[in-house]
Amino acid sequence: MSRDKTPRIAFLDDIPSLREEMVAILEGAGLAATALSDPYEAIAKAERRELDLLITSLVMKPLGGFEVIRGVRGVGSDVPIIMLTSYGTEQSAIEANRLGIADYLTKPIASRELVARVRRVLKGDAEGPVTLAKMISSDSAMEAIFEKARVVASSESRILILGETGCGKQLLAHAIHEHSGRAKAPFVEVNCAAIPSGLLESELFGHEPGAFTGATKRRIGRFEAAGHGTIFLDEIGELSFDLQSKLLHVLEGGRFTRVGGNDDLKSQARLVTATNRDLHVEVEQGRFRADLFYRLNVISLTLPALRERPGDIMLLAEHFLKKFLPEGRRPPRFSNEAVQVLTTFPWPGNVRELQNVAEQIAVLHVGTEINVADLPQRIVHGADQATSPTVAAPSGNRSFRLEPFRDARDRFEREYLTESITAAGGNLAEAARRAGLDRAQFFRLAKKHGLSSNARR
Ligand SMILES: Nc1ncnc2c1ncn2[C@@H]1O[C@H](COP(=O)(O)OP(=O)(O)OP(=O)(O)O)[C@@H](O)[C@H]1O
Repeated sequence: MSRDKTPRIAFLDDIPSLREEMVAILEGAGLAATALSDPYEAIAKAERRELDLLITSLVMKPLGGFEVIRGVRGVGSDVPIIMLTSYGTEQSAIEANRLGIADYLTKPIASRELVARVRRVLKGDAEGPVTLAKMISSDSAMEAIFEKARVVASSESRILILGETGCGKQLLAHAIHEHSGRAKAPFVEVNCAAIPSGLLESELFGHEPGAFTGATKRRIGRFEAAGHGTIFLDEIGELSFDLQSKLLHVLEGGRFTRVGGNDDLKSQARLVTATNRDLHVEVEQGRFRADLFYRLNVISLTLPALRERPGDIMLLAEHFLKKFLPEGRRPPRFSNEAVQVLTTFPWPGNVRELQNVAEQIAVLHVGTEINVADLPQRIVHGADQATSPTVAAPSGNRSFRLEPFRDARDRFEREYLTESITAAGGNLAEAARRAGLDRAQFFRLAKKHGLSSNARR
């Protein structure tokens, strides 16, 4: 559900007076709800992604509550469902739980309690995904990290975030800042790998005029800019040995000077660092100072790679698809085969890579279903390699899988077109021009591969 839209709630029951009562309670609490009497309509709405929450009774005609849930899940919808019943038994609660419902309520229930439970499910606090600021997950290891992050956010301790590239370290650092008492002060981020080492010292600590050639004016560094906020040093493993010593000095004394200056400045900011390197190995191999490592590693949070939390793959894919879809467009659903590919692919670039794929689909896809052919070929190929045994080549010393020529050509065409259309911002004519192809030929190829420009954002 998008945060800025009114949640679409439907209440399904075969008794008119009950439907009216429920809708009145929800509307009285400022929640818009639709009354439904036809279970097939509820299933169809779920399939068309027209619902953010379905509340269903258990005993109804022509379909009972459990049949409705199975129907909704059967059409591929993961809309949260609340079951409401006056016939609650332990057995039915167990069955409802097994079917993955968000909440199970027994009547009579006070209006206030009902509204609170509905709000909780809509916020995703119940059985659904957990969130930490902008991070979402449905994985229990991630839930534990979010919990720990909330606790340590309010402390003053330094935090080291570990994890592969693209798995959310920056987002986690920002979430910690937002949950800390420093949330109103700046969050300043420095990517230590992106700034040439010769310039990094001045970037971090600032410089005085004349400190080096070209330094004509005083420049405030990132430590000063962070004030009482948080300074996030990403890719800390890339810091030169010289800068490691300088940073250690700041951490030990809490003070620093601008390059070329004498003023002794106090560092007030809280330090959060991150790396995708194994700092233990870096220390062992003499590339990272052990004393600095121990100073940074007061509290560490390790984010699992995306492939280690497969339950997050489709959750995030659908989240990003909705995020990047042009306003007003209904999200297409992933076919079972596409889900299979996405959940098998090892995602070396983690969430960032998945986000890029979802954005590409959101911009270029037309139609209601996303099939395997709509996914980038390298993902399909990568998933295939992850599952299929390799075939030994005749020479016996190499393994390969030979793709039929026609498939390889189609794959190339599709990837080439997708990338060129994306690069041209969805404008087919411009993409054709850049590709040096005749416009009609380009349009024909795009049509053949189901790529269109009307999906522009
Ligand atoms: N759990 C999540 N929920 C929603 N978005 C996420 C989540 N994790 C990561 N992202 C998004 O994925 C992208 C990559 O995340 P981020 O930049 O935080 O990764 P990183 O680990 O810091 O990467 P790097 O190691 O390359 O610096 C960002 O756009 C981020 O917003």
